[in-house]
Amino acid sequence: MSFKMLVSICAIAISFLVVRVLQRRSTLSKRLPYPPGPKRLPIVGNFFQILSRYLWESAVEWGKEYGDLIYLENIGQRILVVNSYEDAKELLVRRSAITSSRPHFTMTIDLEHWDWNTTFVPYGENFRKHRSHQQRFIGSPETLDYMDVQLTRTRETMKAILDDPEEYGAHIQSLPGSVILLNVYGHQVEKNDPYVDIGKLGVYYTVNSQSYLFLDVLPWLKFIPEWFPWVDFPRVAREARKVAHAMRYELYEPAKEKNAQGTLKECMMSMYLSENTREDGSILDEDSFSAAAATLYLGGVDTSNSALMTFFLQMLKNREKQRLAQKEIDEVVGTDRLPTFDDMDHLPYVRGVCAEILRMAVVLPLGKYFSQHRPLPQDSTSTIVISVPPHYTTEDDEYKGYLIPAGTIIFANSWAMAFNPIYFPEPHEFKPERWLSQFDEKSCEGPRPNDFLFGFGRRACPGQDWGEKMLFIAVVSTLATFNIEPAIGEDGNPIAPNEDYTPGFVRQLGPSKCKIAPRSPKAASLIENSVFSK
Ligand code: HEM
Repeated sequence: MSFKMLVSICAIAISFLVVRVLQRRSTLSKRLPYPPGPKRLPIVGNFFQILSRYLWESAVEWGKEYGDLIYLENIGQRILVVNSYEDAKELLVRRSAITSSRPHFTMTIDLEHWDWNTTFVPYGENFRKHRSHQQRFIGSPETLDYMDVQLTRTRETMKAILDDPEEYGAHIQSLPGSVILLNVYGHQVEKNDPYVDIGKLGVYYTVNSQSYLFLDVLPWLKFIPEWFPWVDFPRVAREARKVAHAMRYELYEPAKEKNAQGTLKECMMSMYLSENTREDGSILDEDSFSAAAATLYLGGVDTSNSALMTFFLQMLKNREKQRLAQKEIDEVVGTDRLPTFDDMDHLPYVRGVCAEILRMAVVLPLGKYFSQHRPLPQDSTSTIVISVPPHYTTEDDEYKGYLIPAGTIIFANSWAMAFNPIYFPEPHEFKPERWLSQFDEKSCEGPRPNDFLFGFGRRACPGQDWGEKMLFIAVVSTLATFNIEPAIGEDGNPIAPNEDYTPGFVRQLGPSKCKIAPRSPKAASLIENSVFSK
């Protein structure tokens, strides 16, 4: 048994008594029951069930017995999993004043110093500042025209795929990150770019930090020094601190310098710094602004990648739908030019493809809470995962006759929502056509994927508009110019696509082996020309 495990068990035992006393007081004061849920073991509660590889699917199974609100305990930590869209909306949107905080993670915050990352900032004044910066520059293209960079980089990516189709996965996976770096810091990504590696390490360490939840049970363990035998967390924390510092400042400081010299390309930094640098050189709200900006880089890359990889998977599995989308593009855009954002409103089927990709990708099924250790990202193409912590309640509340005490973690199970047959008949079928009538707000009866896949209420994803536009332009540009076909194996049969989403709390997908070829010589030359004349 590792020391870490031993410490966890001691921590569990000691803290259990304290936690129970606190819980009892809270419960008795309200005299209401907790929502129903699977049987809890003494002390550890539902710890072993929560370790389940596909917790979002287990939660759907539990829902059949207990209903849409499922109460769990993880070593004294109260957890509410919400399977229905209506309950999530009521709890996380209408009651968002008391359900919008985040839990405090000892490893993440106290030891690794990710406290500047918006995703971990508790609800309050600092959080609101972060969100208003993010909303202004990334929430819509009104302030910063990010669509222009998305279009240019997408076309460069199409050219890279044309030259090197075997590596399409690597080219596509570097697309969102390179756009974000340009949008936020005006930084043009180069081959073997150190900033890309910093981003990957940043995501790795924030996810990994949540493997050390035993420190939340006995927070005084954080004082254990590095030389102490058997424990790895003080050393891991030291490495992570370096990365957290690098993420926060190594992109920001050079951008600031370039801005002072007048050489920074137009981006979120250049606009903000120009508006807020005072005569004495000090910068208004610099801390919250630079932190909010660094979080965008952490938050946007892997979520978008997972959606883009799901697109390739679904096109391989549904080639007749691929042809229908291409037919629509040919009719609307023609074959003499490449698509642009102006075509978006005229391409309902392609938009249906995008909506269906988001629904079936379910990038963050429960938000993120408890992760496994993953190997360090070694190369620029390896898959990395993103972590978004769950909502956290700040006051006791009563809902549907149940007590939801302050300090409860709430997971909105977007997996359960995305595959609910009441909203989406034949939910496991890829059906872009199910959205055709639903883009009209008034005729839409049930929720649409973007009503719940980007989270809820005051914590809902600030990158939704950016992410949806990125997905659209990448999807429409690929479909307009390439055919995506299964690769043929040595036995002469088509190779089955990779459907192996990573387990844990985040669904990530690597590329499939496939054949990507230009639809025609004309399509190839449109791509060639587009990188010179946008
Ligand atoms: C397919 C694309 C994406 C999906 C499905 C997605 C989904 C989500 C979800 C479910 C959350 C949690 C919301 C909650 O707690 O209620 C979230 C948070 C967040 N997302 Fe996204 N996201 C995507 C793209 C992006 C992009 C492109 C960016 C930045 C450019 C971004 C930045 C963030 C940030 C900063 C947060 C934390 C918000 C907070 O804690 O207040 N996301 N996202």
